[in-house]
Amino acid sequence: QEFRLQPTPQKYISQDDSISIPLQYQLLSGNSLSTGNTLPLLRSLMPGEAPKAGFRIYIGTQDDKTVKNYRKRIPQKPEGYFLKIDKDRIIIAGADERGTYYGVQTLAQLLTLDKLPLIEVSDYPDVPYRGVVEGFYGTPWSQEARMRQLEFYGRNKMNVYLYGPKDDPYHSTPHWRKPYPAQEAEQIKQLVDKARENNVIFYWAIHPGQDIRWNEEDRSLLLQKFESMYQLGVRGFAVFFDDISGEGTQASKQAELLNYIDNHFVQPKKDVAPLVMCPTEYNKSWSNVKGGYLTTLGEQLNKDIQIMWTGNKVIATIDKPTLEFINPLIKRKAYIWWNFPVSDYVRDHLLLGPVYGNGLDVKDEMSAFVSNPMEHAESSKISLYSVADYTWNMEKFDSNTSWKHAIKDLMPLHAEYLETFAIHNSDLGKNGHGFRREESTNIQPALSALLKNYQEKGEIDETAYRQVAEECRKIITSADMLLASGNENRPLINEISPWLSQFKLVGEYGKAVLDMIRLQRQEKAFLPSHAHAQALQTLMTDNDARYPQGVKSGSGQLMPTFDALFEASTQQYNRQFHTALNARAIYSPYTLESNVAQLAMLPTQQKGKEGSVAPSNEVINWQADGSLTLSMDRPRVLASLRIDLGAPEETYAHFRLETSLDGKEWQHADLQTAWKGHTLQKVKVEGRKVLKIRLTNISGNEQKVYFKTFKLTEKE
Ligand SMILES: C=CCNC1=N[C@@H]2[C@@H](O)[C@H](O)[C@@H](CO)O[C@@H]2S1
Repeated sequence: QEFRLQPTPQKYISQDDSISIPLQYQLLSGNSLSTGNTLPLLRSLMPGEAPKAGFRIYIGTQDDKTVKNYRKRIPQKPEGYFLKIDKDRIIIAGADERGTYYGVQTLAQLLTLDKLPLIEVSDYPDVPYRGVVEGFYGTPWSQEARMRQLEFYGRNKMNVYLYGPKDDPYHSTPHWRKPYPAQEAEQIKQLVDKARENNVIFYWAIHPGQDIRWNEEDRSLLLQKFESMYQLGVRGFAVFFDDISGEGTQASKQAELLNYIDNHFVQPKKDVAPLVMCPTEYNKSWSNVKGGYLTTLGEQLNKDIQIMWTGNKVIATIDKPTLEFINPLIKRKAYIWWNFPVSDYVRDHLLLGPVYGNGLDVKDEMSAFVSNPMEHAESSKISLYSVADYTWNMEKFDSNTSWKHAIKDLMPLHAEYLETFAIHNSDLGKNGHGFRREESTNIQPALSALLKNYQEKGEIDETAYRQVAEECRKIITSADMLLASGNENRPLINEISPWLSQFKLVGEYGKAVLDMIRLQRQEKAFLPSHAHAQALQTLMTDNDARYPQGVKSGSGQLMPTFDALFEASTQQYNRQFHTALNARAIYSPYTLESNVAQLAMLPTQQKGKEGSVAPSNEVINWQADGSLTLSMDRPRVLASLRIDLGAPEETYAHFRLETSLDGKEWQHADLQTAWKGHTLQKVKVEGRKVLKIRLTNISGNEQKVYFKTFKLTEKE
């Protein structure tokens, strides 16, 4: 693709002329830039500063005299800037320091061209706060991953990073009250310095809600923790009350605490960014407006405290109705926490597709838009690049163009291969939130034409066949090219290599299945293709089982189509030649049914002799008499069953566990068994033959529990 500025500027005028990049220049810079990282960035980009040079660079914010002739050209918006490249000068004039910095970042992109175009850019961001919340469950990002992220945010004009990894024990329970140990504290300090260098506000979040007590002691412990973070250089603070139950969920107490922090810490410090909070009711599907939680926050919270919101559901795209619902309730513009490309509830999938589905008409309805990404930091950049584009200039955002450039930005020398990989690794598969994404859009019509013609008429649509064969070839090549791509983007390849291996197998499997439908009427020639396809199914299952979180690739369109063609051609062959070849593609023998809304769509997983229901990260509202039933494809003998509801022992007394061989007769299983912390281990089902397992809330009341583990092991 041709060159484009990222994010798309609000206004760009080109004189269709250019100059060679000045090797020497005289720098006239405003006093306001004497501190900060704008001049260091400029000097790193253009090292030829010389006092007598003819070419001049004028840089400053609007009150600096060095740019006073251009004051009127500066957009009067926070973080706005005016950039002009002329034959004998460059002017970079910002509405404020960060705007000037962004002007230099835009210049940086133009300097990658052979010649500097003579242009005028008048630019500013649509959404005030734009960036990333590291707020996912799972392995927190590494220090180097975070350092790279902060540079990426500076380049893409994102201005906030909120540190809130759920599995950091000093962010959440149990150690939120304690200061970081020396080593972790030093790492946070490094991040804060890196953030400042890239003009990113580093927010440190605390997640105290699961065990906070509403008393003077905990309040002062929390403030002391914030003070210790302030000493490390942190100038942005957040309090997250999400995914908790019990005392910590009271709105009036939360508001009282936050106002206290605002009045006694944030405001007096004078150099701290507005306080941000994450509510317990953080999406519409969980909110009970009449219950008053949100309106209490709206009424009682100091006006400058930001309130986060994920939309109509936990995982949702953001449109005008979404904001028209929440903004009046909280009496301010929502601070959007967008749960994409986070994948902590579908850890076997990579989400590398385009950012799409958010309204382009909502730029004035939100105070922020921050993305909650995958635990795979580098892979998340495909989406983050587009989030930066969308939030800076919303009406001009084009999902597909942005996506292609995001890929090119990550691996310019292997962009076509990464694009092939990304387009087939974008859907989430069946999941507890019911959120899906398009996948394999380039080849999807050919896949369905090929399958439809074959299934309905036993015929081969030659055009579709050729397109699918070509795509399989591209898949195999792309996997190899990316795995062998050396150091172009080693951190990215390290993250995705399990999926690249799986992706290559998907391509091989597609080729084998295409052979099968081609050879379906040839009694002998069909056999090796059938055997090869089965071998590839086994290899994919083995590869998936090699990783604790699993590894799925092409699960949205490619694999369902190839499995269906495998089954149809084998059934045809068996009919024609009176054979009994296996006609079932490998599938999970477990299915889940439940009338508990937050459990109903959880996927099941199989790893060898282990079968499980995917865990959920949030608090489950398990209604009275609600039940969950795990069914097998045939009766199987159990060795053990582990259930973890993340709750104290007495909670399990509210549940009944039963097994059945026919779905009619149910045998009770004794839950008062080996007990370890929050988990029921070795429930007495040893040696029991079952077809179904059912867990029911028999307490007569709603139970708020977690759903951390539901895992059976079959006897060998
Ligand atoms: C506005 C507050 C959002 N808080 C959230 N906490 C959770 C996040 O920690 C998860 O990563 C995410 C995806 O599983 O779901 C909710 S979203």
